[in-house]
Amino acid sequence: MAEVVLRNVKKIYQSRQKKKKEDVLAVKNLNLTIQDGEFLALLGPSGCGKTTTLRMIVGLESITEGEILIDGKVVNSWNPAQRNVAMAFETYALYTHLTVRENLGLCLKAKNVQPQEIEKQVNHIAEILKITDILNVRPSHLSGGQQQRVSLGRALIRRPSVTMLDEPLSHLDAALRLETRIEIKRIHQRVKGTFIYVTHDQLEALALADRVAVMNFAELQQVGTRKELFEQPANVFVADFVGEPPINLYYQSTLEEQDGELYAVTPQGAYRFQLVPQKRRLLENHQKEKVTLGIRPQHIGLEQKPGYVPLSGKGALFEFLGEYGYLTVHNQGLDLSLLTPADIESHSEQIDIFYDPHKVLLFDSESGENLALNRTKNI
Ligand SMILES: Nc1ncnc2c1ncn2[C@@H]1O[C@H](COP(=O)(O)OP(=O)(O)OP(=O)(O)O)[C@@H](O)[C@H]1O
Repeated sequence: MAEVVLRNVKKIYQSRQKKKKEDVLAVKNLNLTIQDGEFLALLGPSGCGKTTTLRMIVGLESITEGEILIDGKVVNSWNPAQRNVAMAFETYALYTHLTVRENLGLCLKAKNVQPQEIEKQVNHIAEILKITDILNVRPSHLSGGQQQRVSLGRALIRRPSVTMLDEPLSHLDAALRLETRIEIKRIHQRVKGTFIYVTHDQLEALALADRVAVMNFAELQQVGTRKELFEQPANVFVADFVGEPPINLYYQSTLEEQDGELYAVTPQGAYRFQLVPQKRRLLENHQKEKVTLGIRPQHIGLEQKPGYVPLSGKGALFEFLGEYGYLTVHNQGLDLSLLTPADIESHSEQIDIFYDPHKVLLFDSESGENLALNRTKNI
């Protein structure tokens, strides 16, 4: 097991053709601590710097500025073998001239592990990943999903202090994806090592990880548990990127006071959300400015739960999403979506809905920062 610390880590890819292309800032001043034994997911859209971060930790990519520490030691100048970090790639990186069995056993062989022990460990990992039947096959004869599981097995069999997984499920079909995801979680619980898992799939990140680090445009946006990201997103990007179905967001909203109560009002007054008294400070600071208002579909419903406040909308559109329903109402041309039980009757005209005023989120209209959080970006 090992703690991994990134201190002000920066990566610039220098353009080789200086006249034609510009340098690429792939990772900007990244400060992040992955605790010993933690399962951390690096989540973000394509090109935000996730893989580059992983490759710098493994030692496959140089660091432009900053320091990476593994178990308290600065490893910037260490080669990958010295770091005891294993990585499973999205693009397999298997030896094509070796069978699956040989690919899996290779690193144990290099460590002079006895052949019987290699056989035992290979069989064990193959059983976990359901690849026992292809142990004697070469990678070129395997499907993408099978190659991906072999790549995963090869990283896990080393029992490294840190295991890095770069989109390890991307080529698996839905059923196998779920099954392998559960296996990865089980393996982590069994080996209790530090796992860093790169994905652009928020459901995968939230399902697997103890904490999720959200990146965008080379920058860390927030690190937190699923509850923190869901209920206290650091900014509009995190609020919008994390959460399914997506959050209702209203740019150009205003804050108002009426009869002693505070309200956040969407454009054209389509929806007036009452705010809890604790938000009074925000009203004082932002009364004359526009804000971005957010509320998750999970915090609005058809039932008046204790503390919920009524609101009405018209002309609802109902979608059946399996376990629950997804209802969209509109008012003054603005949609508002909420979760409902799966078996409600479809509504067409005026409808009463209820929301939790504690869960109304307000963001600065320019910086996008959550106005209720007094936090630092880098944790
Ligand atoms: N070897 C390289 N040379 C130049 N630019 C690169 C190189 N590798 C990555 N980049 C650029 O650095 C940025 C970050 O890329 P990176 O692969 O780390 O992102 P990512 O979040 O992992 O994306 P994806 O999910 O698509 O893999 C991108 O703009 C990418 O084009």
